[in-house]
Amino acid sequence: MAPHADDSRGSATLQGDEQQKALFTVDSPNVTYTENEIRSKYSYRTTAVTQGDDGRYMAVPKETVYDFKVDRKVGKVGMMLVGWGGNNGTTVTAGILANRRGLVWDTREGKRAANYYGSIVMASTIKLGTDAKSGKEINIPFHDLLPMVHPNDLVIGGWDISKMNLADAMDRAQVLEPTLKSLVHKEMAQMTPLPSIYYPDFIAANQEERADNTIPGSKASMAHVEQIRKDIRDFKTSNGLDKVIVQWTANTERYADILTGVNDTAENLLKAIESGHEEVSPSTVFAVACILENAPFINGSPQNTFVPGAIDLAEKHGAFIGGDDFKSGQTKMKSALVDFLINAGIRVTSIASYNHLGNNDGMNLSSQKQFRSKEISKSNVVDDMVAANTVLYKEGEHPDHTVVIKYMPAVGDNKRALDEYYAEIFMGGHQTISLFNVCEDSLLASPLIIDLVIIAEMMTRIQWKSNTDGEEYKGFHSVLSILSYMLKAPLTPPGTPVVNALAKQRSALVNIFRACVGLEPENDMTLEHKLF
Ligand SMILES: NC(=O)c1ccc[n+]([C@@H]2O[C@H](COP(=O)([O-])OP(=O)(O)OC[C@H]3O[C@@H](n4cnc5c(N)ncnc54)[C@H](O)[C@@H]3O)[C@@H](O)[C@H]2O)c1
Ligand SMILES: O=P([O-])([O-])O[C@@H]1[C@@H](O)[C@H](O)[C@@H](O)[C@H](O)[C@@H]1O
Repeated sequence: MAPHADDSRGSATLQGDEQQKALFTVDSPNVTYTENEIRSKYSYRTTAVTQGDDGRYMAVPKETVYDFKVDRKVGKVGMMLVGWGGNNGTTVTAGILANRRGLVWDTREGKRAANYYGSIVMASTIKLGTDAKSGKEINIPFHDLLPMVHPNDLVIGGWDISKMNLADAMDRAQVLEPTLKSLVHKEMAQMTPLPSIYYPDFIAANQEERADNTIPGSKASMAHVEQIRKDIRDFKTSNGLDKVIVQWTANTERYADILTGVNDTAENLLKAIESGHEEVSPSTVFAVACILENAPFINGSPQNTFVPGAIDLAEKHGAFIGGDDFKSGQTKMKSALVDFLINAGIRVTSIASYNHLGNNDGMNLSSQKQFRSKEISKSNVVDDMVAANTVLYKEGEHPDHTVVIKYMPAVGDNKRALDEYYAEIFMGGHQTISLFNVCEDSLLASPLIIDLVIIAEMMTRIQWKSNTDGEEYKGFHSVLSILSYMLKAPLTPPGTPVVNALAKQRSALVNIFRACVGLEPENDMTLEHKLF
């Protein structure tokens, strides 16, 4: 068996081209099913608004008809992680192995069984509709909305600058219970990360002692790009995969300077890699390699991996990219709470976000340049909610917002997040909300890694055309903003708005998938219970 991959897959779920029996069928003249495809005709209804000289608005309902086509054949899917030997990489790998085998293990609180809690795809439901007779809500697992890959079937591999095998790396991570670790130890000991690209200047100097598994050779060539491309091809071939999804869950890098003539266009970026320019980061090299190999690449860290030249290259190749920075705990709470407060007409005036953690991520972030990348992604998460409420905030006004992260080894992966939200309420009053949120960081991030792989893979099997856009089916835009629910700093197609509000992000994801089977967006109006 390939030393760096796990290629045992669950027997519990269907494989490859076998048609999974769908939980539901849509009976509509706008939806047709064949053995290989679902085709739907969808009327996308929006409101076009214009503003007159008198400042008043004119709202005009608008309709665009889209044709969606979904490939029902899931195929055999690989997940390759950059930073596979880290806390997240080892935890998500152990979690999938445990679920695949249906493991149960002892803990101080009694027996625990493998689950996918924290995964929106595997552990949340969506409203399909209401029972035709009783009117009762019918909710189904999100995973059953479209033919998606099951995480139990993912073939896992990846790279790390540390050569430690996954079992020893899992011990190093200190995330999982010893009883669980003992049940997956043998399998994980067979998994060894591929050597990776290491440019010391991009991560904290305190990471140097881990770097004993690096690709040799000069930065000044395409050799590193070609090595990663070869790694992806070899992984695909040796495991008989139909496609590979790659995710960056390696350390947070410093930001790269955006330089005209260096990383502003695809052509210049490729030249900059060829010349070994100092502002080209390992994560951008991985992104370029994945784009050229047509393997979707997702950045789970906050650095600006996707410099303009990388986005340009992805668009030119029709390759999928997504990012940035898993939204796992403190920020996820913030993007829900601030959305609620502002939409309740409560004027948030300050947000103080402090946390300390003691894992290797925290150690890397103890270096100012790497912290700055994280500070940026954690600070911009309320911008859209504030800008949308001109009653509470004048143009350019926003709450004070501070982000503090401290490295405290003693708490390990169990990050302590302390937040204070201060707001103005009715008639000069104030509301102070203080939160203490212990986030077991890798156990919160691992389900997001799974969701990002499943949804990115699903997007490779969805095509669209519109009645105004010509007759050829094509894929979604290269920048997968549909992934934003799992990410702190959502990457969007150039010039399009960033949505951070958690409820809006989930609604967009669910309703786009509903449209692919010809279902209207879920709007919670329940008129059937109000108009009778
Ligand atoms: N809740 C969370 O855990 C969470 C949330 C949001 C973002 N993140 C981000 O996810 C990333 C991983 O988090 P973690 O807790 O697993 O960190 P970690 O330090 O435990 O793991 C990172 C791994 O990346 C490896 N690495 C570093 N540079 C590499 C390179 N160039 N190529 C390949 N491997 C490389 C390291 O050796 C290490 O094993 C971090 O950037 C973190 O900021 C984590
Ligand atoms: O997702 P979230 O909990 O807001 O953010 C987390 C930070 O609070 C933590 O300090 C950092 O180490 C993690 O990588 C993650 O980014």
